[in-house]
Amino acid sequence: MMAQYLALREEAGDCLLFYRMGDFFELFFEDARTASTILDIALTTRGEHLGQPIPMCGVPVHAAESYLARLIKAGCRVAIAEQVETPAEAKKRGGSKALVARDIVRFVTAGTLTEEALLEPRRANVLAAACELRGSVGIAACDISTGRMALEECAPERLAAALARLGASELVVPEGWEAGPEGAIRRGAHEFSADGGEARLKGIHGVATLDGFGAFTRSMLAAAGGLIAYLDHVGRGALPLLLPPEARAGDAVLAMDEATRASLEILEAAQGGRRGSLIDAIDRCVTGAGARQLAEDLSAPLMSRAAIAERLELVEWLHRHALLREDLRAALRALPDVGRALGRVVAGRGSPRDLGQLRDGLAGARRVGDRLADLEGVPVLLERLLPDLAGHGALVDHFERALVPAPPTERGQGGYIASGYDAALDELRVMSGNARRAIAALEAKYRDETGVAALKIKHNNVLGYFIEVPQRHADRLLEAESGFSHRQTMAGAMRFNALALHEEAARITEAGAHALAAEESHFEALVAEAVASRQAIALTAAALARIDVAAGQAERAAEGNWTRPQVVDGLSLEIEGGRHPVVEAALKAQGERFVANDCRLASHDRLWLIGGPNMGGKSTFLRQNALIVLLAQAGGFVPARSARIGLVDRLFSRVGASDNLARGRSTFMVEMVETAAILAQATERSFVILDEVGRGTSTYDGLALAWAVAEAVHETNRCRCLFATHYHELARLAETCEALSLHHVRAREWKGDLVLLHELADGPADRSYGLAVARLAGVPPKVISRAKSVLDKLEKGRAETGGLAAGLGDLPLFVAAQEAREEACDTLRDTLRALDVDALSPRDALEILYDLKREAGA
Ligand SMILES: Nc1ncnc2c1ncn2[C@@H]1O[C@H](COP(=O)(O)OP(=O)(O)OP(=O)(O)O)[C@@H](O)[C@H]1O
Repeated sequence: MMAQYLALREEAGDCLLFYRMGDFFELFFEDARTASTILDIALTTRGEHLGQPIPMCGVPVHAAESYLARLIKAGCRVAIAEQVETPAEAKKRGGSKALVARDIVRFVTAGTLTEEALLEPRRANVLAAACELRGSVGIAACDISTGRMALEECAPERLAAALARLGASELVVPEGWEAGPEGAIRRGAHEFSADGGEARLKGIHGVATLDGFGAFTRSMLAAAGGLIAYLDHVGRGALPLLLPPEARAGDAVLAMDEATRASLEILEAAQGGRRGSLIDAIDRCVTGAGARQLAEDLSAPLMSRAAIAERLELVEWLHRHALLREDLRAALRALPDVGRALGRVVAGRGSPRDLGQLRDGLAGARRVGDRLADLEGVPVLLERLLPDLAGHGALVDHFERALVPAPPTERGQGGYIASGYDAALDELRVMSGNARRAIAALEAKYRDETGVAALKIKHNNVLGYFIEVPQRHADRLLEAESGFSHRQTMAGAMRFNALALHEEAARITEAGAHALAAEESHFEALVAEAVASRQAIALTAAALARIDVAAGQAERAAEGNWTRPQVVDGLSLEIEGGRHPVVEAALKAQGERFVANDCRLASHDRLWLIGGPNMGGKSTFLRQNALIVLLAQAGGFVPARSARIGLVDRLFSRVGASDNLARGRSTFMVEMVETAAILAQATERSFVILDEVGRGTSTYDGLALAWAVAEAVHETNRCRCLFATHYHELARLAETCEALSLHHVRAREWKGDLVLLHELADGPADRSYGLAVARLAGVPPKVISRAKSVLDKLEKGRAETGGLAAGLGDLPLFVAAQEAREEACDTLRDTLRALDVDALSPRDALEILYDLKREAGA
């Protein structure tokens, strides 16, 4: 056994090996140590290897899924080694001592799950592969629980942002690719071949060319090759559901890097988990598939005004028709997760219940479609989705006839094929039913014959059917001519067999085995039928999800009095009465009111410098505007009185100083890395929010950096930007930067207490309220009064010297300064170029030298 185990262990590579022994999966050696710690189960030993006891732990097969879920969550991958023959087959093959053959039947990894118990219903599970080919990176991503697959290409420096958008739970890259992200799974580079990828995709979808699906580049196809090879490996050759790939253009979506996503808390809050995130505040989907689609929409807001308008039109229509929306949501809520059931069925891990879910889901989709089809003025997007909801009539009818209303998850016991579907199966069931009744009759007969009223006929898996009597009555059955034969003695009871019972039991077993085989073959036929329609079923699932998202968005909008945004060309951003959906919900829960604020950015006023006290609402204001842009371009309503948004190509957020100690960078370093990314990438069409840049270092350094960054954003990037700062000195930028304006969040001191109004007003902040905020926070009065005297001294010093920013007024704008220098260089160059040195007398030459020196101001 050790030899077999070690061979499989070798094959499992860096996965934990689940080694099937009877009713348990056992783990040995290091695997056992790792698993027992993660799962908190007992570590024992079994036998010896090289003179040492072998550490072992095990999990029961029937409960393996929950243990697997915990291991996967902890970042492990697991290889499942099953017995691939029965003990009887092993005996026949190699004699009584032969070991049952085992093989790894699949690998369970975070990105390749299909089991309902292991997946989160409201979250997609993405597996991605990436590789670089002649300077461009191809990315293939799929969710095998629903079969969706997309291919895209990007420049190497945009890989991190693309991966952040995809949020893959597993990433596969070629060995030896240095730019490949840390933590990715490395596979042989030969698997990432464009020709190989193309051939596999053609083979899977049975087409001679991929043109019908979209235009794919060589790097996209290479990544697809790597992805499919990995799926082959983990499924041991059995490929999961893969739908035709979509080609995704890199610039089709609003770009956001990882830091921006994290700071806007789109799908996950800063402290981890969904609670407190944007999606948590807006998700009103009634199906898991809808919630997954919404997450995808929010991760990849659109760049096409037409596509955004289509989504918005549908949301508005459902917003307007409240009763219809209610109806629709009630119908959708009752539907099973068709996409995921299909994923399991195609992966060969489907159960009768999954087939039942397909039947119910598709029938429900048809009803939803029928309900919508008769309506007038249906939005274009919905009109396009309607055909996808219908069209499964034959399959639904067939499944309705074939399956019982609520089929079980296990098929080992049968009982899922409906009666009336197969006459032969019905007959087998009648036979076994008759035999069961005959056994019940036998019990009464035996009681009569023996006079033992406590006699019972029972059944267990070891003995099958048997007769049981209490010990004290056993004598009668033990008599030589009684017709009963003894089988087992228990404490207080004895068990017997009898010929008639044996015959009836055999009839049940035989009929049962035939019935099971018949059900099994029907099951396979039904699976094949579903697999053959997989693309159409997946389209139906996607259509239901899209309708659920729109209805959910409409519901949220109605709940919160949200408005339809206008997404336009141009570089303005006009939001009236904007609110932050998460902060507003949190305040509402405490019975407090959120103060709505306006934001009006335009080409001539594109950088707002926002000051005001701590806790005054600056960060909230910055984020709410970024979120409104994101929601609008994702095709949803926004929390504002009105919103007119010039399409944004990239969104950047640098909010708060979030430590990233895990990556070994200090807060300030993180801040600067992210700021550098913004300065390098923001375009005129981008929207940037910067919160207290420079806060993480000394006052002088911080102010200097904040100053220079604001100038660069204004002069070079020329993007729309909200810039929150504590440095009053920055207000002087308004003198030199014509498209920069000053704003502040209002506060008032009343009877010595600070009142934060959370209201945005024009003009610079009049003063800081640091001490008042500190008092509000409960800093002891003694410390506050000491701080006050220090402050008085500092302010006196400032009045005398002109303060921190004294002299900055004379500082030319950095771009202007550079241009001036370049201009001077040019005159110098021109003069020199015009000189005919050979024709100059020494005296002229000297004169010219004097002139040049004078011009250079030296
Ligand atoms: N518009 C608003 N209406 C009502 N309450 C608000 C509003 N904006 C912010 N708040 C409340 O004020 C708190 C602080 O807001 P925020 O963090 O945005 O302030 P800040 O000015 O950025 O503070 P700091 O400078 O300390 O980072 C929020 O948690 C929220 O409870």
